[in-house]
Amino acid sequence: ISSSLSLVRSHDEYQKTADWLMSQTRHRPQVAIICGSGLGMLADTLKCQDSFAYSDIPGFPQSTVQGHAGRLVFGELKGKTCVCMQGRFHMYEGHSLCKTTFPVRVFKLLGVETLIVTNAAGSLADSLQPGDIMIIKDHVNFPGLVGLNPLSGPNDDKFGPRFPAMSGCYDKGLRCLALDIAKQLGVASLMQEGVYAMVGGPNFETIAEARLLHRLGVDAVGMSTAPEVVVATHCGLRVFGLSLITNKVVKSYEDSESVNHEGVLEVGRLRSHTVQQLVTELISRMEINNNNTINTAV
Ligand SMILES: O=P(O)(O)O[C@H]1O[C@H](CO)[C@@H](O)[C@H]1O
Ligand SMILES: Nc1nc2[nH]cnc2c(=O)[nH]1
Repeated sequence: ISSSLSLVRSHDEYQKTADWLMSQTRHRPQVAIICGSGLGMLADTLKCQDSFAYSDIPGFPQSTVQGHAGRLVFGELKGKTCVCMQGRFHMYEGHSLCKTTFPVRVFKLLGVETLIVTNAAGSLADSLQPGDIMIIKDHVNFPGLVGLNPLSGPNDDKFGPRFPAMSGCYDKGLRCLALDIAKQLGVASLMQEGVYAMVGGPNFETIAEARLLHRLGVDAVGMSTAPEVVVATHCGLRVFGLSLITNKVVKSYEDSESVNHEGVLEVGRLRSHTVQQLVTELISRMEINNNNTINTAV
């Protein structure tokens, strides 16, 4: 914990990255999307793209996980300006939590007001099958509960309060809208709301851990998302999250199946079209307060 505190970033560092991006693209995004494992294709839907390798963006961490390309893509989607992370950062890669969530505060400084987070997750709920899509209603941030929180360290009041509420962190209006869109697209049978839990990873769960999570009321488990959502909520972003269920978490000693990352990516590919349709429609129909679409001065 003490080593992660020493890695806290200053407001200037976030600002420098935001200023650099604004000097390189005319897009002024209203919506940011973080793509989960195998879900990077969401960026392909953006029109008039400007894209940047993470390695070229000052201050940005690097992606090291297969299925996370490491590109930031700006573009237009259904009349809204978006920025899309093709690849996120995970704690298990060795990044501090400040690093894993660095882009979220940069997005805030770019003028983003809504964050869409997606992830690949294993299901604990009997009602969630591989290929289903869970709208995240709430989360359990296991690393956060024991003090591994991206907000640890001196609070930056310019971003948000010392003690932010998290009770309504997944926006109810957007959740209802997504369920409505699922009905219209004819995929309502694949979708339900549920609770996501973040564990540190990188190993998948033991059977005892899976049973514990199940008893605690967790519907799906993964190794990401919660820190990003905590930082986004702290700085006042509206959040929508979805988990693509890529596997059942093994809960029985009789079960000979085991999960692997290639299988996770494969389900991402199989469901890519549906996830893309859902997110596109959600962005199309969501209300945006600001209308900073393009900066003609650059
Ligand atoms: O959460 P995302 O980035 O979608 O990735 C999920 O998939 C990977 C395991 O296959 C882990 O990184 C887990 O968190
Ligand atoms: N922890 C965890 N992360 C995942 N990401 C995708 N599937 C899983 C899983 O079963 N467990």
